[in-house]
Amino acid sequence: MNQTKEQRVLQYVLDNAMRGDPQSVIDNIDRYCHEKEWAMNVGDQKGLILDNIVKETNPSVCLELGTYCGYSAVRIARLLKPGTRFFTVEFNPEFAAVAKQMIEFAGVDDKVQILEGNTQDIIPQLKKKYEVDTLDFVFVDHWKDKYTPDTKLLEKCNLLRKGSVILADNVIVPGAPDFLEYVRTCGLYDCTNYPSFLEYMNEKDALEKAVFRG
Ligand SMILES: O=c1[nH]cnc2c(O)cc(-c3ccc(F)cc3)c(-c3ccc(F)cc3)c12
Ligand SMILES: [Mg+2]
Repeated sequence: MNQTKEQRVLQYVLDNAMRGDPQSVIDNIDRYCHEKEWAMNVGDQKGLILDNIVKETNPSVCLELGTYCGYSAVRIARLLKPGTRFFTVEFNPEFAAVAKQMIEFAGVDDKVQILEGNTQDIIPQLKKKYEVDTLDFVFVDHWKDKYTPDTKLLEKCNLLRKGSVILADNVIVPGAPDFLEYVRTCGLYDCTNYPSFLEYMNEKDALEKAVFRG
């Protein structure tokens, strides 16, 4: 049975990275995607911006929308202090299966819980089923059309508190114009744009940080 691209990325990591070493997993995914096949990981350049914002936020409870192969889950988890809870949501079962193995190989599975399903179904379950009070950090990287409805759902479910950080990938390419319009004009957020480049390409992209005013 032919491997999928995501399975090839995982296999390259299993063959070339160091088990239990998140940085080597990150470096090998980036090497594969630079040299062999493009894949939609946040990547090394936007990844450095992600790192800095996670470090400055120092979150205790994190959520990621869009796990894919687990690259950003490993990237974020490697910076989290012991005892931090980190949920990552993926609706594609094949991606979730690859991410589970990637996260276990990197040795961060004690911090990361992969929730398989649709964000609009899982977000309303976080309080009761997953015993979340509020979220300190949310990385939004699933599908451009879901950025705004899911942000509004986080508000409706009272999952945001004063200072909660929402960081969104791809606000230039493929772009999330309705999300930018919403967070920048609704009055609930302080927004910052971080210009960068599309992963493994020379095209301009950016991250947007929206801090909930509470
Ligand atoms: O969908 C995405 N989710 C999360 N991150 C993404 C990312 O970092 C990059 C891209 C992306 C792909 C191809 C391209 F030329 C430019 C950008 C996508 C994406 C966009 C449209 C698509 F049809 C399928 C993938 C996503
Ligand atoms: Mg992305």
